[in-house]
Amino acid sequence: MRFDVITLFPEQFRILSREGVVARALSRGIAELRLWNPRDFAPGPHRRVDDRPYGGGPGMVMLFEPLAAAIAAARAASPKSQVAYLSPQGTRLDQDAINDIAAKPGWILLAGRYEGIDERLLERCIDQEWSIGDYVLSGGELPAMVVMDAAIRLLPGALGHERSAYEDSHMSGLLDCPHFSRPEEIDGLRVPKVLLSGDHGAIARWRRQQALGRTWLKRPDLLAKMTLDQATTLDQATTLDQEAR
Ligand SMILES: Nc1nonc1C(=O)N[C@@H]1CC[C@H](O)C1
Repeated sequence: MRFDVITLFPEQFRILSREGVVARALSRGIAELRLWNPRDFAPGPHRRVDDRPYGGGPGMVMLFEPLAAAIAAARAASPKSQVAYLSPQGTRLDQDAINDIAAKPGWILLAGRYEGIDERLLERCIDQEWSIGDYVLSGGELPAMVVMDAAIRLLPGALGHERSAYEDSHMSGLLDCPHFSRPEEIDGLRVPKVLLSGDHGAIARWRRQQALGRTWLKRPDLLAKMTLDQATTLDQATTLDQEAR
């Protein structure tokens, strides 16, 4: 899977190639990342990438021409990729959206800065607009990294244990079950006995019950979204999981 990111601050993306799941996926060729700086496509000696907004008002707007040229160059390099702009006005991303994103061959991500981009880019150059949440950040770079992290970890071979991604919160439509590790007791708090029993069927049932219970308590809206057949699929997955162990 390939990501082309258009950003005025390519250095920020170094963090992705340093450590962790994404860095490992990039080093193994499971994912690719190429950065495009609009300043390299800005004309004239000053290579302007922003200017004051027509109609007045605070802040600056990213100019059409350098961004359109950078997008065209990225499209030429990644013809199978669509262009997505990260913005608070975009479609709120959830796990279902990330699953769909991860299923595509690649994406060209446009990271905005300042007050945003010239609106005509949305009409002429951008295919999708995504938001990571209803709050305003100083740039689209962190949202782009959030999308890359959430998508790349789903790619085959990216995580150590293939099923880890499946069992994460939201993957099954539910929040994740609680997790415990050594020691068995901390300050009087003991690990639930079922997890020490070695009975994989009982453990799988306990984990499903815990996931359902904490989803009910913390995010009942997710249960409302869940259809009966999804619940059945979850049940089947747990049974398969139980048989496989
Ligand atoms: N929330 C978000 N989800 O995606 N992107 C954002 C976001 O706040 N973007 C900033 C707004 C102005 C600046 O240009 C970049």
